Amino acid sequence: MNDMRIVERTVSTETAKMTARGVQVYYDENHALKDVDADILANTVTAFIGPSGCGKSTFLRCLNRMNDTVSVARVVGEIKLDGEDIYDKRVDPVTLRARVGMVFQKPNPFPKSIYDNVAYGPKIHGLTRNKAEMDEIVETSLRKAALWNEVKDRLNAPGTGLSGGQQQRLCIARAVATSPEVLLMDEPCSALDPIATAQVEELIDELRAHFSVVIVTHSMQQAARVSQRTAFFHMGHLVEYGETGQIFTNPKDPRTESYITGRIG
Ligand SMILES: Nc1ncnc2c1ncn2[C@@H]1O[C@H](COP(=O)(O)OP(=O)(O)OP(=O)(O)O)[C@@H](O)[C@H]1O
Repeated sequence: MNDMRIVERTVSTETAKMTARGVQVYYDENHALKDVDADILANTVTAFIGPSGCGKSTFLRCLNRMNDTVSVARVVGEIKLDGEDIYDKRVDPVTLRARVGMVFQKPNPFPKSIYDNVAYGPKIHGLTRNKAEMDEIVETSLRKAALWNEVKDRLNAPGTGLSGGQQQRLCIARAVATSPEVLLMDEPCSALDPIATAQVEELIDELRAHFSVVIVTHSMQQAARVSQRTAFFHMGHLVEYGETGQIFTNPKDPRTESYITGRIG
């Protein structure tokens, strides 16, 4: 009898877009992030969850060097984008932030027209040669942010005149306009009503076809709805990181279980 077995190999289709190794963050004496290792996968929505002050936003801001703007912050460890160290002295943080874009908690459109809000990034990064190319980027970005139909007849109106949900989608269009490879979102729905939140959540799912999305959220329901991977932070530690379904239904660490069942946080 032939007892030779065919060993099936699981071929991983998961590509790490960003890798973080041994990341520590100090704000003066406060050791806010402790030895974090994590991979951010390509074309995946990753949610960062955990109680207030656990370091979610701090880690998010490490991924595009936004902590550089905080004078007391010190980042140690290694973070790579496509294998390249983003903290290398030769990396220009402004160029990096076009590749790793960011959307903030409160919609913050510039006091400019809808068109100019979206055109701003491509203009400063010299991504277009003429008006026709810029028009194209503005339209495509507004379409990707599911805002085009609502604003196409008033592109010269001020961005600040839009509703809160529209302003947040305008900020997403602004970030999308530089063709980012990763989009970081820090509680992007916390200032939005349930309808605008649902629109942004739907959008997040569509955006992952184009790039990786990392979202900090206080809502476990939101993390479960939008993400494929979830990272649970607690007191500066990345306690558990895995498939969203596993984290919510079968957490391995008791701290994760306590958080998702509402016992801590
Ligand atoms: N700009 C800053 N300057 C000094 N300390 C900071 C700064 N930002 C965050 N911290 C500190 O770092 C720790 C982690 O904060 P962080 O904002 O990353 O947590 P978080 O999990 O995102 O919290 P939240 O859910 O409340 O936004 C906290 O102790 C906080 O006080």
